[in-house]
Amino acid sequence: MLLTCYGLKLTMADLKRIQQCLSKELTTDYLTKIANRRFFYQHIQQLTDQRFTLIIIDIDFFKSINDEFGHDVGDKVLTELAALYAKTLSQDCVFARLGGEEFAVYVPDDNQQYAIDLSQQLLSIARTIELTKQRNVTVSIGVSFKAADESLAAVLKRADLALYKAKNNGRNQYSLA
Ligand SMILES: Nc1nc2c(ncn2[C@@H]2O[C@H](COP(=O)(O)OP(=O)(O)OP(=O)(O)O)[C@@H](O)[C@H]2O)c(=O)[nH]1
Repeated sequence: MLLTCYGLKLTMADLKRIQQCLSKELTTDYLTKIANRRFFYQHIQQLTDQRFTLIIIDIDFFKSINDEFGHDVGDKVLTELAALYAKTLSQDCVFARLGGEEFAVYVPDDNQQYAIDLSQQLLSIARTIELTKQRNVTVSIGVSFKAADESLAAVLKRADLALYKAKNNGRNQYSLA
């Protein structure tokens, strides 16, 4: 049993629970409750000598969703999309919100066909979210494949470039780098 300076009695088990809660808080996105950027980067930083696939997903024209339908609807789109993706992605993927309207998926291998099929599935899932009868949510996706000897900075940069290409080519599509 420990005695804190506030006279509160805490056991080691209490302290461990508090530590687990704080750690969960630090690595969870406050809005969508999926992993946050910190967790995602901590995870991929441990994998410097491994091959994997990195998928960056960015909601299209999200500013206009906020402007036309309100910030609450924008938040709802983020939580709904995150929940749909979390339900779809396999357990060995790591899925996180990097910030704003940007999400990332780590896939633990570099199989190109699997990444293409998954990207198409992620595009279709976004389109199931209806804003009005005439307008559904769309996303753009950038995919890069990490070679065993490649730096994380390089693979992140290539995924960003691929995303930029998907946006420039008209959005609602994926691009590979
Ligand atoms: N509702 C809501 N909006 C957010 C949140 N975080 C960031 N945003 C908004 O997301 C918008 C992102 O806008 P932009 O970076 O211009 O991107 P975009 O409009 O999606 O344009 P493209 O990516 O080029 O298709 C900004 O208006 C931010 O205010 C959030 O947690 N909730």
